[in-house]
Amino acid sequence: MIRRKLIAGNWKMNKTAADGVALTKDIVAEIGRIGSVDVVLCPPFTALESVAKALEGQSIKLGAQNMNPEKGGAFTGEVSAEMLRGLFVSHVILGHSERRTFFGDTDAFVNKKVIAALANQLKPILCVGETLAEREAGSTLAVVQRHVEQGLAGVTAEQMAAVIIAYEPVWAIGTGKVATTAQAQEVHAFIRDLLTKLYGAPVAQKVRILYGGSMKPSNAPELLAEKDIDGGLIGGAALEARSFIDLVKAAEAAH
Ligand SMILES: O=C[C@H](O)COP(=O)(O)O
Repeated sequence: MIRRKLIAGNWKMNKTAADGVALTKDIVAEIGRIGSVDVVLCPPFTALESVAKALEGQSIKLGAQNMNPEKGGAFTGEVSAEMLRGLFVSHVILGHSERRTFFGDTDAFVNKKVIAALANQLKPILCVGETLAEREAGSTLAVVQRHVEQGLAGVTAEQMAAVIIAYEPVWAIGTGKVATTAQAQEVHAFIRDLLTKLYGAPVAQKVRILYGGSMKPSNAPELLAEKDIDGGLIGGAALEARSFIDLVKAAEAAH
């Protein structure tokens, strides 16, 4: 099964709207209409509208980094799926480890967000992954299994066509410590097996599983050559046009 590679840039809490537009223009100039790889830019909420304008007419898609599952109401500081749709957002990162660690996102809350995103035609990028302590305790696969099963509770086989999973070992995020290709592939294969058990092989074979954690142009070709690694969720290397473009090109070469 040939899955289209996907490279998503998670800008985290970086870039003003103006900085985001400048970065987007540089990216668009080189890979705006790239055909063989899916590319998603995920700026902070405050830059979504400006970046959406800079992406007009291009094949690059726009993603948000979080959302609230409620329709609307008294939830100060939160943003709904409908609000994101209104800004031409097509993807949303959910359950990122930084949200789980710093903002208390639980599996149950992440699940509500996944369900709400799908109900609003947003494609969730569900993040899963173990901390260093969990890896050292030998519970990597159990943690990943819990994140996947609980994050996807109630999601139907049909809806899985819109779901993307990102495996991000927490110890590799922003640390420069990349998982070895064998470590990453082992978990990716485990996730695909789990999806096969949950939804059957035809569905599981189509789901893109991205790797995230210090992915750079230098280590991307090796990671992207692995059978179950279908792209990357990029943090640091997505903040600069050259490295992000080179990552997209690495995915194109691995296609
Ligand atoms: O969402 C992106 C990941 O957290 C990876 O971040 P990083 O590439 O800076 O390690």
